[in-house]
Amino acid sequence: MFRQVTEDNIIILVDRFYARVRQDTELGPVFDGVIKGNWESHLGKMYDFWSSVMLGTGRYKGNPMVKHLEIPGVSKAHFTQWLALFHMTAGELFEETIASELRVKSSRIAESLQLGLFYRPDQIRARSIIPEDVVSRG
Ligand code: HEM
Repeated sequence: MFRQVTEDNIIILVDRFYARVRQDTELGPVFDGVIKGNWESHLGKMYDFWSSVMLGTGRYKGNPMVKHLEIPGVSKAHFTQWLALFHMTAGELFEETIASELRVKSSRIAESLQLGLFYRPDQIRARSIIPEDVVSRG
């Protein structure tokens, strides 16, 4: 059980998490479809990403929103499953304070990615979450 976040521990977390993703019947094919043979390069980016998020190293340079917009067939259910596996892996490896920080941060990032990917103002109106008299239907 790790009591601190280090570059080495991030590598162990990312490796264990993506081993699960690759075996997952829903997530695996989506990732393999995009990443094909380039898992090493993907894992390298993810070490940088989590190093930036957890240690503030700023080593990750990229645009996750754009990358995820380009993934064919990615759904909300994929994000739910992604988070379940990530939270489980974080809980196995890190003491509770750090595991909880990882859960909170990954959930926030997932939320903002999903807003960018799936937010449809017309569907919200159709489901009447916003009262009719507040929104003029065009
Ligand atoms: C909180 C949830 C997630 C986080 C934090 C996350 C983070 C990232 C990051 C940082 C990258 C690297 C982007 C780059 O190349 O600069 C990436 C790539 C990728 N992610 Fe995610 N991701 C999440 C959820 C998902 C889900 C649910 C899927 C699909 C089921 C997914 C599939 C992919 C794929 C296929 C790539 C490679 C994109 C490419 O190389 O073109 N991700 N992700």
